[in-house]
Amino acid sequence: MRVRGLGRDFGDRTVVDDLGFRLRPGVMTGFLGSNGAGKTTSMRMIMGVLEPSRGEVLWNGVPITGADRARFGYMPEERGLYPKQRILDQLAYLGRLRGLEAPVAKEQARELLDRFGLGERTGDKLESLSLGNQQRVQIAAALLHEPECLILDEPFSGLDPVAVDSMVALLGTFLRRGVSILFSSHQLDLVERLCEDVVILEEGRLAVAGTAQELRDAGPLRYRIGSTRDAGWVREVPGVEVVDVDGPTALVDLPRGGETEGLRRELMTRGVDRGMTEFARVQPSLAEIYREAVR
Ligand SMILES: Nc1ncnc2c1ncn2[C@@H]1O[C@H](COP(=O)(O)OP(=O)(O)OP(=O)(O)O)[C@@H](O)[C@H]1O
Repeated sequence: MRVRGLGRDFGDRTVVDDLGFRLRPGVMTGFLGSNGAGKTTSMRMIMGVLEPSRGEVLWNGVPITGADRARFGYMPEERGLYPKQRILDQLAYLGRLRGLEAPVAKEQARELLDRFGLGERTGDKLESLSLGNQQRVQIAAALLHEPECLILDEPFSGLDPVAVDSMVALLGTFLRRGVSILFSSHQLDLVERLCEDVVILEEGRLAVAGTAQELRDAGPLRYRIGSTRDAGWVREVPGVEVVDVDGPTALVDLPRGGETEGLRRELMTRGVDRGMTEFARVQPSLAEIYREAVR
């Protein structure tokens, strides 16, 4: 799935502009951005719930159709199941709407509810479940019909760690079948753990997109320096950007390019006299990349 030049205006306000990225088969992509950055609006356009003002969504290289989208699994921000209906009936009905035979739909629904630890609650109304369990049912609704692509709006919010793990295991089975998954989240630790690809939106525009590894590699050349004494001496080396000094340890960034090697040697040479015990490359975490991108 690919989006190209996607944009949406509300009145004279542009909330998504010139958005482009792709989802790879069998890869989980994390969709990040501050509140109001435009993630939900983008997902709605991908799913055809909201008409784009500009741009297009491509599936297998051609503009996506309603029939293609019917084979997507979508968990909308507003969720969408009925609070007063029994969960198994509701899921089985949705499965039928998505083209499954009635017995298959019921079986699929039962199996998913079982996997989410809700096998005993199949006859209960949605509203009688805790919020986290309601969330599990909403997720199950997106997974019923063996989707080819999953678009999930904050699927992990409100889930306890055990529920997150069972959801992750379940999504893993979809990834292994080559399903593309896009999910939005504010939980950077989860995105870091789960996603090979990352898309970061800032005020409706693409700030960063790529594999998590590419993003880390494109970050600053950061080193951690450990000394037996105060590491403040790193400030004396011109051309080195000191990120932090905390007693005997320091974090420094070196510029990329011609000077890198010289500066590294300079730090090492000075460090030997200052009791340096560690000089190690550190890669930025996703949280650091995110903060840089949306600063
Ligand atoms: N129907 C609408 N009419 C007018 N403005 C809208 C509409 N839908 C969304 N917006 C605006 O578009 C902007 C982007 O909203 P969106 O919900 O896509 O952001 P988000 O990244 O999903 O945020 P969050 O992380 O808070 O869920 C917001 O400023 C929002 O107020």
